[in-house]
Amino acid sequence: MRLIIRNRSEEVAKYICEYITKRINIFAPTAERPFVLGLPTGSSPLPIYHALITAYEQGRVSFRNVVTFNMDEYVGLERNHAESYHSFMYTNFFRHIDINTKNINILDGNAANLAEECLAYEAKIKALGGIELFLGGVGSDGHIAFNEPGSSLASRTRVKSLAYETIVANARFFNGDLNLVPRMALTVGVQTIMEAREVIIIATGTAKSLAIQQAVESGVSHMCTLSCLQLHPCSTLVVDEDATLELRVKTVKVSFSIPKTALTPDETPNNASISKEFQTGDLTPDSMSSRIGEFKFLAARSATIPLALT
Ligand SMILES: N[C@@H]1[C@@H](O)[C@H](O)[C@@H](COP(=O)(O)O)O[C@@H]1O
Repeated sequence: MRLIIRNRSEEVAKYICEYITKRINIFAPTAERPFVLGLPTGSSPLPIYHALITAYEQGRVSFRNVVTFNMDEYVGLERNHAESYHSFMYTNFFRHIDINTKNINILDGNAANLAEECLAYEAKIKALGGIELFLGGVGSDGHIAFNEPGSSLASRTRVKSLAYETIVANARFFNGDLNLVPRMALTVGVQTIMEAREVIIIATGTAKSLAIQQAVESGVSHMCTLSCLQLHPCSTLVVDEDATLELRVKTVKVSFSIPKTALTPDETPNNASISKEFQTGDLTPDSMSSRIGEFKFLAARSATIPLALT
């Protein structure tokens, strides 16, 4: 699990936006070979969506051949309700980009048969060859998607009762009225996320700091489902300084030390592809030195992820 720390939440969003943009462009998706992207809702990813919309408007990325799968949706909330995750995604992202609506997948929390809906979602992900990159957020109790504390680490898309802490946290979207927050949701499972070829998590603000501490410094536990990513071969947490509040100094230092100790692109065995990215990227000397370590790290992680991405 890679931990990337940026000073401010805006920088976190920019970092992730640039990463996703490069990742899609390097993948060069076509209609026959689309880029399959997993997406979250929540307030933390909002600045990422804004930045991706800007990148699209600037012609730096297209979503024409991107297929999306959202992480979760409330059960029983009308699709057109302002707080449904359908509404959230169209209002904050899909309506502003060139994605083909038939490539958008969001669980239907009003399906006649919820269990079948979940099975069909898993089957569709599989039929498309799996998720290339799953972007996610995290709840203050460490939940990923709606995989609440105690969720099976082998879980797949299913109906889930929400934890009281989640209902309290999400009441802010329902005029602070706990009674208006749906009690159940459909959510991809921990295993569904683990099967994505790459997972990137955004966590900003002090409210996420305990969850980040548990996920990074404690063992893998179903009580903090984000911690499952310790077992993922290609996962990255991108956090702001506030979210590091509960981390040990050593953890933060290790995170910053990797770029400093890494080899330069010329010293790495497969420097050709890395150097090409360096020549074409808009990297400042500072960001370049911090990225060198990330290139090396990625090289060690997964052959399916292009080297020069971060
Ligand atoms: N199901 C969503 C999660 O996917 C999200 O990560 C979490 C945090 O949201 P926020 O970013 O608003 O703190 O909220 C909900 O529980």
